[in-house]
Amino acid sequence: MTRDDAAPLGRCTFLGPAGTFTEAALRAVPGAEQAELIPATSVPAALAAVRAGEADHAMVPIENSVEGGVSATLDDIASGDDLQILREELVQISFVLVGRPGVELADVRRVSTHTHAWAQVRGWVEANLPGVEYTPSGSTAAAARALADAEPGSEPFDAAVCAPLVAEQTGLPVLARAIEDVTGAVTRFVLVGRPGPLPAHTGSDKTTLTVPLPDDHPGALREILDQFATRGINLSRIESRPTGEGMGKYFFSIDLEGHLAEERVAAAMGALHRIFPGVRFLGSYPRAEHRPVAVRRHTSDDAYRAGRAWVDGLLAR
Ligand SMILES: O=C(O)C(=O)C[C@]1(C(=O)O)C=C[C@@H](O)C=C1
Repeated sequence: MTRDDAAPLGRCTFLGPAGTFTEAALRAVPGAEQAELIPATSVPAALAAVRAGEADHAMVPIENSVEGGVSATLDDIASGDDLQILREELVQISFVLVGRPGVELADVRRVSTHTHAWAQVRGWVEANLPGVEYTPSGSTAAAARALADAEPGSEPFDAAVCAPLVAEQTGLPVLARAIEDVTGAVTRFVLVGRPGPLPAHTGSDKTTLTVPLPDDHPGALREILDQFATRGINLSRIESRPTGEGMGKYFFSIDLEGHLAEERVAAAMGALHRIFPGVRFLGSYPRAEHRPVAVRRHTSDDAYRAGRAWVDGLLAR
C-alpha cells in the first residue's frame, strides 16, 4: 500500500512563530491552504505534538547548504517513538537585519536570531557589526517578534536577523538586506508524520535512516558503507551525531538516493538490519529536485529479479 498524495495535511505544526523559513516551506506543500497551521516553539516540541497525536504532521528544518545538518531535528527523529518523513521542500535563504524602531545600523550592539541563521551571516556581521553581542533565539521569526512585541525602550536586543517576510509582517525597519555570506544558500525541510504507508516510488526518491554505532565493532562505518557501495546506492548525506548516552557513543544519520520499494535499497536495508539491528528507517519520499536517480544496470530491479529467478531455477532442478 502506498500513501495517498492527496491525503489532507490536517493539523500541521511547524517551527514558528509566523514568518519562519519553516512556515514558508510548509506553505509550499499542496493542500497547505486547507490545513490547520500550528506554530511550535522548537523542533522537539513540533515532533512531540505529532508523536502525541496532537498534530498530524510537522514541518521541520533538517539541512542547510552552508551550515549542514540541523542537530535538533537529526537527534529528535533518531530516538523516541518512530516518525516518518513524507516529503522534502527546499527553500532559498536570504536574510535581512531588522532593528528596533529608531535604531541605526551604526548603533546596533546586540543581535538575536536562530543559531543556523547566525552561522550563515557571521562574515557580514564581523565586517559590519564587529564586537556585537549575540543572543540565540528559537527561530529567526521569534527574534524579530521579540523585538516587535517589546515595550518601546525595553527591547531585549537592538536588531534581529530574519526573513524579509517577517520585516513586512512586523513593520520593523530594515537596516540591511541580503546579508547572507553565501548567495543562493538553500535549507531543506521535511514533512514528518507517524509511521504509515510510504509515498509511492517515483524514480526520483530519497531514503533517510539512522544506524547506531556499536561499541565493539571495528570497521563498522566501512561495513555500513559497503552495503550501499556494492549495490550502487549513492549517499547524499552522512553525518555522525552523539547519542547523548556517553562519551564516544554515536549514530550515523544517512540520506541515500532511492526508495525502499527498489530491490537494491530493500536489500541494503535488510543487510544493515542483520548487522546492526538498531537501524531505524525514517522514510522514503520524492526528492525535491525531481532529478531521476541514476541506477546502474546490474543493480536495477530487473537485474535483481533476473538474478533471483536464476537461483530459483537452480534450486528447482
Ligand atoms: O528560524 C527559522 O526561520 C527557521 O525556519 C529555522 C532555520 C534553520 O533551522 O536552519 C531555517 C532556515 C534558515 O537556514 C535559518 C533557520
